[in-house]
Amino acid sequence: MGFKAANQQVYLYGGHVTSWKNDHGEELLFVSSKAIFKPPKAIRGGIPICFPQFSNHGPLEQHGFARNRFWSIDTDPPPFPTNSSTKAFVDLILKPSEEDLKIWPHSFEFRLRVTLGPGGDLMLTSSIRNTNVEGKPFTFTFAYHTYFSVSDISEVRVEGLETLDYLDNLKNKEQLTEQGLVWNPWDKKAKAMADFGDDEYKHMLCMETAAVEKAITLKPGEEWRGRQELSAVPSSYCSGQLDPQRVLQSS
Ligand SMILES: O=P(O)(O)OC[C@H]1O[C@H](O)[C@H](O)[C@@H](O)[C@@H]1O
Repeated sequence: MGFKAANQQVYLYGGHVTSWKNDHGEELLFVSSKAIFKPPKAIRGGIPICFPQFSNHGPLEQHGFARNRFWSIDTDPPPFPTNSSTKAFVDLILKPSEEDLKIWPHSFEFRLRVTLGPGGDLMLTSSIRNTNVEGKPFTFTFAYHTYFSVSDISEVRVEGLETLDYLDNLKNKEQLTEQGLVWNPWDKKAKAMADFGDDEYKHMLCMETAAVEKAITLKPGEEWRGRQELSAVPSSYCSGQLDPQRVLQSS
């Protein structure tokens, strides 16, 4: 399924955004040529939604089950606020199946709103509501596992994360500072991955907007929202202009 705003376009598969093109028709997201589009296997690329568990931070399968499910489209979604000029969006809904409830016994409704802004910005808003009727709270971690397409990984620099704390997965989740939470499998791991081309690590970079360090707890009836906004700007714009504290405060 896809939709357009001006010359930009977005494609989705299940609850995955698999393509985001700018107005020159250039693809901004990476999807592996070997990606498998068949649930329950997660798609290697695009923007998988990690829920209700990020990575292996808990007893569930890696990154939770939401990325491996088909979502339904809300054909009558709540409107945007009247002062918003945004019109191009789709709402996808995920509710747990009987099977999901066996592995994670919590009723929820997850609304993923995918929006193309007037300038081609891609916005993903996740609204997760606890719909348990018998008064039970639940706790989750979450991430947008965004795979960006890059022409040459050796020419890429990630700015703005230097002062932040991060948990190093390769050092038993030790908390460290002054690095980016950034994922690329690099050459050896790329060869070991069946759904990833041997040289494709040169053309991707994962930046994950996440709620991991402090898990989110929702009581029945409560809702949590997490938004990721992506804009493509000329490379000359970026250097030194992104202040991580400002980004964190405005989000
Ligand atoms: O292979 P996947 O389950 O899609 O996970 C891909 C990657 O996701 C995260 O970024 C983790 O930090 C990595 O350790 C993991 O390899």
